[in-house]
Amino acid sequence: MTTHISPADQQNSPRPRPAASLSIDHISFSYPNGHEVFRSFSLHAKPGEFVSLLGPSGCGKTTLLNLLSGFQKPTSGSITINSQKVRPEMPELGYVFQSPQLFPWLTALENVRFGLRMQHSLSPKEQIEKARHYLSLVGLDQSRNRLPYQLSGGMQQRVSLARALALEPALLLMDEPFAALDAITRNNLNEETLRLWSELGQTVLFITHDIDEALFLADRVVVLGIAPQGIHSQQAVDLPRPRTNLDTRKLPRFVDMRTTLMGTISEVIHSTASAANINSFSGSIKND
Ligand SMILES: Nc1ncnc2c1ncn2[C@@H]1O[C@H](COP(=O)(O)OP(=O)(O)OP(=O)(O)O)[C@@H](O)[C@H]1O
Repeated sequence: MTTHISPADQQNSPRPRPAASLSIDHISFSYPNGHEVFRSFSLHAKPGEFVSLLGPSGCGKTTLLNLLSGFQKPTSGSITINSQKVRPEMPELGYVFQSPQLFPWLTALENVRFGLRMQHSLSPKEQIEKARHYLSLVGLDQSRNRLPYQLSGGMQQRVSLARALALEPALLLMDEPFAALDAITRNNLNEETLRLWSELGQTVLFITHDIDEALFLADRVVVLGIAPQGIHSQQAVDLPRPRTNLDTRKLPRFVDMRTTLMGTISEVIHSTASAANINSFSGSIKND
């Protein structure tokens, strides 16, 4: 998909807040029933870094997001964003989830505007301008008056991305945002995500089960082991940018790293000898 941003749009373009550094330092966390998910787990992301998190079902990805959003508290250790302790509804944090979670009775524009209205810092005119700006960035200004049911799944996810971006987060948490979409739409949205990231420059933590997606997007892929192991291994992704589906995915370096990661994931899965976990990764493992 090609997105056109008019010069006027660029001129009026609101400056997003600077990217955040993320520090997760030696956190431990168990659920009240005693199930231990993290034991002295640490992860850091530099401002503007794109980090993909890969891990088998049950390794604690959702728990980690709940800890990052401040809705769960680690029993020890600390999580800071730009050296500030995380807390619920921190303005630095933005979220995109697997399901777009749009209000069905609001148009695309009003869905994007919703969070801006809740902030109470902009006039209605400014809210609409900003919402339209971010809808343009995701290529949907023409569809701004449509209700969610009038949009395809991919378009709904674009609205959800625009809604998160409109709040100008310094750290964007993306939880399998394209997992429910078909492969073509998903690949397009992977490219879109990179284009937006290169323009806006937030720090991104992207959770996925898909090895190709993780590699295509990230500066670094972090593989989580079975809880409470935490990080099993990491792979720096030294592929050139800008990346495109057509060019990047066929690079010998991409194919090499993909093979290495598949081996790593296979190791993680077999270390638990759990057949159920095998199904939690994308087909690429099983097919190769
Ligand atoms: N409220 C809870 N009480 C007890 N255990 C829980 C609770 N929520 C999650 N768990 C357990 O904690 C572990 C981590 O769960 P979590 O949902 O974070 O994993 P995940 O990596 O996101 O998995 P998936 O990829 O399947 O979504 C799992 O073993 C899960 O069963």
